[in-house]
Amino acid sequence: MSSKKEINEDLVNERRKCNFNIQEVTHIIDGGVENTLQRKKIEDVALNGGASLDDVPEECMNLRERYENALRKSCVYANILRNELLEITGIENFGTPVIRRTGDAFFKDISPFMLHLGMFVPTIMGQCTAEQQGIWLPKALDMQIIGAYAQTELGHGTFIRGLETTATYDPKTKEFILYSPTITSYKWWAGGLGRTANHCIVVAQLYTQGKCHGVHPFIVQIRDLDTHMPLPGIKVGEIGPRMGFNTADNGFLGFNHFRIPRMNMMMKNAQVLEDGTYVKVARHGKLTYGTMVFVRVTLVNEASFNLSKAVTIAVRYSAVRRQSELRPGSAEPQILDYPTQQHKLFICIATAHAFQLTANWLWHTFTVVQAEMRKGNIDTLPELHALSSCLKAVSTSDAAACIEQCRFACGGHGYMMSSNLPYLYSFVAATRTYEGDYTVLLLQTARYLVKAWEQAEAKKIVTPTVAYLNRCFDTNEKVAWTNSPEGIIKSFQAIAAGKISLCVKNIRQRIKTGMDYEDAWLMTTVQLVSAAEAHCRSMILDTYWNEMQRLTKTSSDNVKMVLYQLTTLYLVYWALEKSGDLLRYTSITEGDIDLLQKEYEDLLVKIRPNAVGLVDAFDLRDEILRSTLGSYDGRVYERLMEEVQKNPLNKVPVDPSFQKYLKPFMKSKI
Ligand SMILES: CCCCCCCCCCCCCCCCCCCCCCCC(=O)SCCNC(=O)CCNC(=O)[C@H](O)C(C)(C)COP(=O)(O)OP(=O)(O)OC[C@H]1O[C@@H](n2cnc3c(N)ncnc32)[C@H](O)[C@@H]1OP(=O)(O)O
Ligand SMILES: Cc1cc2nc3c(=O)[nH]c(=O)nc-3n(C[C@H](O)[C@H](O)[C@H](O)COP(=O)(O)OP(=O)(O)OC[C@H]3O[C@@H](n4cnc5c(N)ncnc54)[C@H](O)[C@@H]3O)c2cc1C
Repeated sequence: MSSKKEINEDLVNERRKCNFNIQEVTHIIDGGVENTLQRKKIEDVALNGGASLDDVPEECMNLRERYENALRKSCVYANILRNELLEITGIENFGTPVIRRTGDAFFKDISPFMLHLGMFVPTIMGQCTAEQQGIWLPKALDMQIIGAYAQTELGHGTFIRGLETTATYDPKTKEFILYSPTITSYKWWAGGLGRTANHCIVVAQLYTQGKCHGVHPFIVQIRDLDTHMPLPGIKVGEIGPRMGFNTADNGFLGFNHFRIPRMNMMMKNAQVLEDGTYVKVARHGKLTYGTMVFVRVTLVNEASFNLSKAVTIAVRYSAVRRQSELRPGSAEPQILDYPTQQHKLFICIATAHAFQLTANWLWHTFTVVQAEMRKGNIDTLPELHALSSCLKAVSTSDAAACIEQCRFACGGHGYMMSSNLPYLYSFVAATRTYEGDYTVLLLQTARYLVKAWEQAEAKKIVTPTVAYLNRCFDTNEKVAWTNSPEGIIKSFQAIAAGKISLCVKNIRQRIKTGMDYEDAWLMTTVQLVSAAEAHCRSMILDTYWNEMQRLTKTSSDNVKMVLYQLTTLYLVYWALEKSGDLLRYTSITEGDIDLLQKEYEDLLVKIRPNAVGLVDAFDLRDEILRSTLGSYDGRVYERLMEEVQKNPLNKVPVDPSFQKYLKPFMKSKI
């Protein structure tokens, strides 16, 4: 066992073996040297300013203590955020992922302020007029008011048009009356709403002049700013323990004819005039869904970041952990030496890279579409919606599966809360559901793909991300298989095109048998989800490969080599995973698949010596990793033992419940 200050010997050896410049890879992941410097500066300020780590682990506290502790730390952190961090980034970049990530040094679970910063503020920015922003934005950024985003109801989350809360305009008093007509209309799930928020954005059916105009967002004060008491007409509380997010303060909310001023309707996209006249301002009916698109875009980044944490923990642990013997009497190998362990973990490193580069590309696309919309051009919005929907769905789903795999890779110790893997899993598992469930979002993308297919069929120009449909439509035969990165990408495009084509064919056939379009669509949805997933995978493969080529153009040879190996591993992994689809839509043979398998296993061997270097390159500070298994120094067993001392159950040698229950119970049988 190493002494306190030492780094575990196995990790020292691993770092010695690493043959590439780790910092160079960090710069690539961060998007350039400047970004790395900025990130480090932000981390120094955020964490040295007093990262309030807990004396007692969060998971050892009861519900109330956990909430209070989370709120205490949120206030400390928010002070650093508003007093110091925003000065570095500029207020316009308050949502930068780099800032968000420093929050993880404070919270193992979630801050009750998360939704204030992640959705309340962005909705004010995106859905309010300039005048309204002038009223609420400074207060919200300064956290003089604290908000939540209350859209989902007990009865409806996915189907926004089915929300039941009403906002009825009363021209006499120039107010909206908010009302929850049924139990199912109660707002449910909003983060920060249960105990913390004094304001929230409420999405409700707008009624004026006797007519319903569909769902619109309103800004509503729900608690007194001084006493924090719920205002008359408001029923609010916490929804109860859940799989994760236990300090996120998710709440319920009901309205009993609660009145708000007319100007509290967020009026950028639609307005109600004083006399009650409804005026549509936006040229696209779904711009009220804008905050969701923004959050879906940021969630791809979240998927990558959380996966990079999980795989850093699992790879370092696998270098330290020794188990079994390869030959009788030989020393126990590091578990990282088992190819099955490498198979579990290296794909996770590659996936984190793939999602990071895709997230950067998606963010860029988002900002371009936003700029176009500011000029009045909304033509690119449907493509952004289709893209953000499928990328959010697939990245969160894959990241959750990979994090769970990292936990499997850590055996029993991975099951400990102190490994941080259960927290990471429950956080990312939720991202698959919230902000639009996996299946539902893939079906949104499928809608777009079916239309794009019909355009390709009619020889009309299709948008760039589906341009491959034109080519595949023309060839209309199995794509010739070539085993190269470009060949694999082309084959995945052929799979996507083939699946979309089949969906269109099946919908048409079903309509011919007498079904209406809705039923034909419904009966085809299993295939439509699969087609949208295939399209998404082809895009991720394409983006990862091309972006990595571009970003490593001037890199040193060894960096180029290791990143090439990792990118190829990702492409080959997915080719093997989808070999059934390849057999169906390309000319690949069983022999080609055997060759791919061999290539995959060779890549595991090549990547093995650089594995620890690759996770070090994520450059995740121990304060942010918060794991007994994953720290930079690899003092796994010492940290597990130290954690035991913090457990309140171990504070006394005999638990008081022994006298109360166990002893009487043992004696009672005599
Ligand atoms: C102090 C400590 C803090 C520590 C951190 C500090 C850091 C500081 C910085 C923080 C910032 C960074 C934060 C990052 C992390 C963020 C975490 C946030 C946590 C979030 C928690 C969860 C929140 C929620 O879940 S909110 C609720 C979300 N709800 C949903 O997503 C519902 C899903 N449903 C839908 O979106 C719709 O109902 C839908 C799309 C399924 C169907 O809609 P609808 O029925 O109206 O349409 P359709 O009839 O199906 O289609 C018609 C038509 O419209 C098109 N369309 C649909 N949606 C959109 C859209 N959004 N945009 C554009 N177009 C759209 C659709 O394609 C159709 O088009 P056609 O042409 O007709 O085919
Ligand atoms: C941790 C967490 C935090 C959250 N925070 C917030 C918040 O701050 N604010 C807020 O407003 N909401 C929040 N939510 C709610 C979240 O947005 C919804 O749970 C989510 O949108 C899914 O909706 P639902 O729960 O109604 O699921 P449902 O729609 O009931 O889905 C159940 C199942 O039915 C399937 N299904 C539903 N509709 C269709 C369809 N049309 N076609 C095929 N299958 C379908 C889904 O795929 C799913 O498998 C949060 C949720 C969680 C878990």
